[in-house]
Parts: sequence; C-alpha cells; structure tokens
Amino acid sequence: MTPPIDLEQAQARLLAMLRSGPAIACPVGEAGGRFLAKPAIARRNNPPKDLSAMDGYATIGDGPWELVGEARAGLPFAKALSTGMAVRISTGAHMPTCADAVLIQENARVEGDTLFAEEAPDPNFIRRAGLDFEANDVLIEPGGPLGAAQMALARAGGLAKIVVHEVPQVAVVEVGDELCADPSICAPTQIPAVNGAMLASMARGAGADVSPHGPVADDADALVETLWEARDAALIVISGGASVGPHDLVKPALEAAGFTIDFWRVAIKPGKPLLVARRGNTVALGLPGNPVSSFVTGFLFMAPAIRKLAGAAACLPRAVPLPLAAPLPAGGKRREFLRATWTDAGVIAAEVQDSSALLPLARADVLIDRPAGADRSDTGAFVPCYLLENRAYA
Ligand SMILES: Nc1nc2c(c(=O)[nH]1)N[C@H]1C(S)=C(S)[C@@H](COP(=O)(O)OP(=O)(O)OC[C@H]3O[C@@H](n4cnc5c(N)ncnc54)[C@H](O)[C@@H]3O)O[C@H]1N2
Ligand code: MOO
Repeated sequence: MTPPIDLEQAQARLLAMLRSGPAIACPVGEAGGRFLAKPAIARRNNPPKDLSAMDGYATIGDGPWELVGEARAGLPFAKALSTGMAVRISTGAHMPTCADAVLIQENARVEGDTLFAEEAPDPNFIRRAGLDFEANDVLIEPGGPLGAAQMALARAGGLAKIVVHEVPQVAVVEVGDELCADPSICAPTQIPAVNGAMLASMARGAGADVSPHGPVADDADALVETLWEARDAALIVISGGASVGPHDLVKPALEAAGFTIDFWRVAIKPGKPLLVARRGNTVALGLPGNPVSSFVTGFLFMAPAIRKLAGAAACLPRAVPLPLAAPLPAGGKRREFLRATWTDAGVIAAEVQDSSALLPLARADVLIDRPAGADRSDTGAFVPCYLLENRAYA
C-alpha cells in the first residue's frame, strides 16, 4: 500500500484533472453563483455625470443665492448657474453646469426665494463623474464570482448579460447496506443516510447542479450500475466504501467501470481514505463514509473541484489566523482538521473530535488546521482556521 500523500499535493492533482465547462451568455440577474468566462467590461462611466451626494442646494460661489429651480434624480436643471444662483437638488441629481458645491439642507435657511447658508456649501458633496469606474474598465476578471455585489456592479456598468461558465453537473452517490433513505423509518439494523443530503447541499453551494443517487448497497454490481446512471456528470462524488474493509467496494467498482485510480489516501484526519479516479472527462471522488470525514473532505476537495469545473479562479479555501480561547494539546501523527467554535475570546476546539460526531460539526464555526506533530499551543496563540458557511454573522 502506498503511503498517503500530502493535502496540497492531493488537491493540486485533483484540480489539474478538471476543466471548466463551456462559456454561455447569461442575464446578469440569473447568473448568481457562477463564474465569469470573459471579463465584464464597463460600457459606461459610473457615475455618468457629476452628481449631488446629498439632498440640499447646488450653489455657485458665496451666498446668499437666489433659488432659480430644481434638479432631481432623472430630471436635471436645464440651464447653467451664474453667480448668485442656486437650485434645490436631490441626492443622485446631476449637478447643474457651473455649480461648484452642495449646501446640505440641514445647513440651509430659505426665506422666500433667497437661500442662506449656516455653514459653507461643500464641494465634497459632489460625486464626480467616473468616481467608481469608467467605460472600458474591467469590472470583473475571468474566473471571478458573480455574487450580489458583482451583479450590481455589472448592471451599473451597463451590462444586461455576462459570459459565464456552464453550471457543472455533479452526481452525489452514497453507499452502504446500513443506510436508510428515510430517517424516520430506520430499522434497528439501519442508520439514517446523512452524507448524501449533506454533500449535495455543499455541492450546490459550491456552484453545482446535483443529481443525488442512492443509498446504494455495498455491492459492486449495484455501484457499477449507479456509475453508469451518473455517466453524464463531470464529477461523481461517492461517499462511503473508500476504506480497506471487505465491503469497501468503491475502488474495485470504479476499476470495473473503466476508471483509473489516480491516487488513494491523503495524510489528513479525518479523511485519510480519499480516492480520486478518472475515466475520460469524468472524475470520480471517493470520500470516506464517516459523516465528518465526508464533510471535511467535501470542504477540502469536493467544493474546490466544483469551483474549478465552474470556472473559478480561486478554488481552494483560505485559512485565516485566529487566536485560541483554550489551549490545544500536541498534534497527532496526521495533520488534523479540528471542529471548533469561534467566540469573542477566540476559537475553542470541540472536546469530541470523533469522525462520526455530527453535533460538534453542526455547532462548529471553523476548522482548525492542526499540523502533524504540532507542539501544545497555549491560549492566545494564533492558529490557521477555515471559516465554515455563514460564520460572518454573530
Ligand atoms: N482497518 C482499517 N479500517 C479503517 C481505516 C483504516 O485505515 N484501516 N480507515 C478508517 C477511516 S479513517 C475512515 S474515515 C473510515 C472510512 O471508511 P469508508 O469510506 O469505507 O466508509 P464506510 O466504511 O462505508 O463507513 C464508515 C462509517 O460511516 C458511516 N456512513 C457511511 N456512509 C454514510 C452515510 N451516507 N450516512 C451516514 N453514515 C454513513 C458508516 O455506517 C460507518 O459507520 O474507515 C475506517 N476504517
Ligand atoms: O480519516 Mo477517517 O476520515 O479519520 O475518520
């Protein structure tokens, strides 16, 4: 048996096997979660003209001024201002020609048609044309994501459509005789199937169109049949049966279905028996069946693989250093990804780190990346952490 390979090496090998899908033009509002295949290039300046940043009065020179009209967003004041003139102006309205400052209405006093300033009008309340970007600027690079802010940016740039990669088709297969599809009617010899739903959700979050399969019995023929059903997927994710037991059939079934194993086993805990295989343009990713092992390898391998297929420039998760709110014992023989909560005082590793334990996983905010053979770490020491979904909220 060859020794497990390093995490970074394994991730690089997997990503190198995958190509992003074809490019298609898509309405900006429907392209959320996708990645750009071509740069999004601005067709207009933003703002298009000098605009008022505040509600008040557009002025020229020193006051008092005579009020000669109004400029509203979408309805500019048509004439130029000359000395001694001002117009009522709304946030977002074009500055009238020759106006050089905005007097906010809180600092203004109006008597009849005459405007007086209690504090001087401020030129900084003019939002200059092109402040944000100019026509022909690259707004989003190829490989960049289209989230809510990028949708707003693209539309502000005058783009109704953008060119994105097609959504990758991903099959998620869970394997095990003991798995019951309906958790509410489990026989005593069964357990609820949890990994399929969990991985499908993670895969969708990473940008995939998911077809779920199984639970499939621990039977090589049944698994080969499922691999056939999933043949159109760019990535087939299989959870369970990746280890060395007599019923761990994923490796032989993949070989029987014409896949070639690229590597098996990675030096991480949980997640060691991870397996990667390929047949033509289809890549199979075998994840260990323990639910936490499936989650961690889903996070470290499946989601990056889907991002690569979806055309993302940044595929791998990024660790951030966070302080420990409680000490960590010395690291073990394998690099470990500890489930931990993130409090105001720092991160605290869960007491139970068993790869079947879902409660600490579901309560975890971060995974602490703990190197093999690490010395004991004291409270306050910074450790690399991967933020889990939705942890921007407190
Ligand atoms: N002799 C050895 N035994 C094991 C080794 C080893 O190196 N030598 N590795 C261990 C490690 S580490 C892991 S991780 C597991 C991975 O095993 P498999 O990928 O073959 O997974 P299974 O045996 O099918 O299942 C493991 C465990 O998880 C439960 N499970 C599986 N799928 C699901 C699912 N979809 N939903 C809920 N629970 C699931 C299953 O019932 C088992 O309890 O192997 C160790 N053994
Ligand atoms: O590697 Mo296993 O995934 O430790 O439980």
